[in-house]
Amino acid sequence: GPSYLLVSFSAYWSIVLKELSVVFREPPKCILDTTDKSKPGGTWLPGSVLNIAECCLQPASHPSKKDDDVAIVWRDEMDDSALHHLKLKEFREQVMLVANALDTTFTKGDAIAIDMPMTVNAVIIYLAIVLAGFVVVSIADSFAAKEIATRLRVSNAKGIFTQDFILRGGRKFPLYSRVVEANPCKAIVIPVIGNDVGLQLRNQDQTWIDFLSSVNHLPRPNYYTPVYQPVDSLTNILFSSGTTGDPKAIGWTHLSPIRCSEDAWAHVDIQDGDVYCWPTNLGWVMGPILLYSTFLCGATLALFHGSPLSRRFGKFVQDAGVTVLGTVPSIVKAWKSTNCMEGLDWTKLKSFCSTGEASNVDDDLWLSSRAYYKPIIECCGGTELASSYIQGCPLQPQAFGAFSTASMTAGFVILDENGVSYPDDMPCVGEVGLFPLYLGASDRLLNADHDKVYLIGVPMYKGMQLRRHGDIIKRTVGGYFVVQGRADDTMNLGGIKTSSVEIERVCDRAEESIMETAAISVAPVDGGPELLVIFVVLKKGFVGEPDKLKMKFSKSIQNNLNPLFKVSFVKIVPEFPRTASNKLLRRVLRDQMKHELSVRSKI
Ligand SMILES: Nc1ncnc2c1ncn2[C@@H]1O[C@H](COP(=O)(O)OP(=O)(O)OP(=O)(O)O)[C@@H](O)[C@H]1O
Repeated sequence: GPSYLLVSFSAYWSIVLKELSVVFREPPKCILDTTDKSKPGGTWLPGSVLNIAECCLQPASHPSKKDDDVAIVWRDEMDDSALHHLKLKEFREQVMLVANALDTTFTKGDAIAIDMPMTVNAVIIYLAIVLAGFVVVSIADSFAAKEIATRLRVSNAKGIFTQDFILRGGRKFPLYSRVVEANPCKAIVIPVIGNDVGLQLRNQDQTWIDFLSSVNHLPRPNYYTPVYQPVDSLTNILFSSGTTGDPKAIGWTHLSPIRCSEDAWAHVDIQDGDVYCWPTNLGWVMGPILLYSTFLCGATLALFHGSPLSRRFGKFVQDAGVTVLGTVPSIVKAWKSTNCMEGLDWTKLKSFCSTGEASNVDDDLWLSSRAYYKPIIECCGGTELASSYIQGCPLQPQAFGAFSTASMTAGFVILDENGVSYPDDMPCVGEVGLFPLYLGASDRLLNADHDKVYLIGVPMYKGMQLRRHGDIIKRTVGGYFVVQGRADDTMNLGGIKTSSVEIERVCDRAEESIMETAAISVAPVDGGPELLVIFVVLKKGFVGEPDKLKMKFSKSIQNNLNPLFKVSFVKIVPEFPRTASNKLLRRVLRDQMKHELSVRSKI
């Protein structure tokens, strides 16, 4: 029950706080206080005051971080020979310089956006904003002007750091022009190459060089006194990727970095000496997770300033001596299908990670084989949890595409259709109900009612108000977990609830020509049971016939899943609609199909 939880939480988090380089200005009165009943998530580390950015930048004895250690190693995309290193001391001084410059331009508490690739400068700016007591608004660099505008409006950002262009795969894409189209707020523009911004700026905007020179009059521009804040102060506004609906604006505090770094320490075994690489962006939750996990665990951050899809990226992984390489399934699929990593030496890797979407078992086997079958730690959580609720763990045997445990101190039950939890040792499938006491979970949303989204209508369990996350998970016979997608993507086929992911796993393997599949169901126009539709993207050079594929899919599904399931339509498409972070948008396919069926029915 809850009192046992309190004792074990205290024991565990006390250890974690010593293992991570977290230093308090004012120590917490206790680990968790549950007396305020208006806060079902509890009050964590009450009374504590700190600055989590400072914790990233200061030397420490445990984990060992010395001023001379490399904090960041990076490479520019087209420069295959050079590796750049930033030592901890230089890193701290650069962050402090930017913090001083921020003070000359902004007012305390202002929200300041970052919309650019996750480069060394982006990381420096991120930590400077937090160090100086402002709030970062993270925006992924792939968004169109309209998307950028929405995020700036919701967060009420007073300025934005951006680049003139983005270089990716040897090509130049405009970024500043998108930002300008989005919003009149002040933009500070970093040149993608060299020192000069490659275009004319608006009057209110500033070049990076001009911005930095605003500190020239200070006696010690490289030194800055951090702004210490209560642990639950807002540091970062992030947006979920919007697979199920409109993106939610989620607040991160100084607690959130502690959460994700703990998971990196406990589940991915990130330590001092590790070189951690994960192609992502600060606008995705993985960006801040990677940044904080690396520095609070005392590791080195490896950044590739370019596309992760090419061999150049793989060469960087080799040359930088990356020890842990994070991925998302679509990247792995691309590497495998082009075989661009052939012959590279990835032997320094001790493990891989995967997140974002259900990974493909065959692709995982291929990935693991790149480094003599090193494990792949699967991670699944959410922006609002600041980390994962379910993960792999190097202390347990790992299975591809599966999770071996709930994250440390996270708890959940699997609910049946009536909201009743299955027994903990029973193989089952259902929607996850999270235990509400979870250090680092959100308790506010800027653009929606937090309780409505995450709490209201979720069942109770042993006196606890469970928290919603929306994933369907399966507990297997051996006690592993498989995430089967979002509850919104489940379908009812002939009275049997099935997840899209489950059907896609079978269809993906039905024929050599198949790159990937997406399964959705639609209600027929004139009523009756839902119809199963499979969308297919074929591998390059293959042609497919929908009718033949339909038979193959049906056969495969009947053999592997359920003899009663039948595929009604197969549609071959050039590519799938995805969120900006590459998550499959089944709801868009569903709408397309609904529309198509209703048009047909009118003919
Ligand atoms: N390793 C994984 N395996 C399967 N699914 C994953 C994995 N990692 C993440 N996911 C999916 O991504 C979700 C978290 O993503 P994120 O926080 O961006 O929210 P979202 O669901 O994409 O957006 P929204 O809440 O706006 O719909 C998880 O709930 C899960 O469905």
